[in-house]
Amino acid sequence: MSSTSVMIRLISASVCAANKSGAIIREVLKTGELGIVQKGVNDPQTEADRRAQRCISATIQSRFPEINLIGEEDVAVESDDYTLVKPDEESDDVLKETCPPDLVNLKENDLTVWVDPLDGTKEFTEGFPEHVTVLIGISYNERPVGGVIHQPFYGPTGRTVWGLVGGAVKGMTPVASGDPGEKLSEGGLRIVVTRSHMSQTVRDAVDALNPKEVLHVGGSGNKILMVLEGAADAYVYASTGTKKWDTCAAEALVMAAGGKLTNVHGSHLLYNPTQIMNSKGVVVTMRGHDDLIARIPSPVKAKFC
Ligand SMILES: Nc1ncnc2c1ncn2[C@@H]1O[C@H](COP(=O)(O)O)[C@@H](O)[C@H]1OP(=O)(O)O
Ligand SMILES: [Mg+2]
Ligand SMILES: [Mg+2]
Ligand SMILES: [Mg+2]
Repeated sequence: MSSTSVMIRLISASVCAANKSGAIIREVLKTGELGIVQKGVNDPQTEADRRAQRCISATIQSRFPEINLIGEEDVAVESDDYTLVKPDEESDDVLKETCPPDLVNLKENDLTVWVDPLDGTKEFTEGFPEHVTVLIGISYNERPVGGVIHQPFYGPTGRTVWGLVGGAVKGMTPVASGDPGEKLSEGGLRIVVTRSHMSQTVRDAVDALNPKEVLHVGGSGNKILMVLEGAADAYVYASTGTKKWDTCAAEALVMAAGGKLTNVHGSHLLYNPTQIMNSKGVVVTMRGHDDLIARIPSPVKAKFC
């Protein structure tokens, strides 16, 4: 048995699977045969979502058979999917890292892995591939402990960002975090918000913050990375619609970098396999979180009780 912790081996496998998924997603876009099916209103799935899900499920379930994996796409893994990532392939960058002490002894069957094989599908089908991310989040006791985010269309070969709660974020440099109790500048905020799932309630929450700039971009992973990197001050989504696989990986990275992700009431999300919806919205900041939550109007909050 390897002496390397389960968490480090799991992140290594997830990095390999996310990178391979990125290659699959780029290939599907290149062929132009997206194979779009509608799962619901404004909720498409493509061949890239299906193939990337099979790749990630096969890689993680073969190496960690006792892990509870919850993926967005309901697709059956086929025998060829097990060779997409070679069984002995690892990420040397991950394996050389030290596991944070609190996570060293976590066991396979303590963990839940939340997989969004392609986040930002709508944008993928509408000519905004740079909004797409591959999301693999890990939770323990219903809270995020690690995450991997791959951006298939970042630069010529894509970018992979990963981290463990209690450790550093790797693959990008997060903006400096500040006190959640800090007061935010009035009229100076850059808010990132949905491009394809706008509603009056989402708008009401954003308008109440009197933002300097409102950036409409696709994908939950993409928007949270923008906050993590300092391209926006907050992601504010006063709506249902996102699910636990949309937030788990990114929340782990935000936590590792000292930021905060909550619902519109300022409460933590619980990564409980029986409650996959983020039914009270999502708010992400790297500083001034409490002030931002306080500025969301009560009638907006009342819609998510
Ligand atoms: N109403 C919805 N139905 C299905 N998925 C949604 C909905 N709203 C948001 N999502 C998921 O959350 C992500 C972020 O939403 P938005 O881009 O609107 O901010 C979407 O890319 C989509 O993930 P996915 O593309 O993985 O299905
Ligand atoms: Mg989807
Ligand atoms: Mg998603
Ligand atoms: Mg998805």
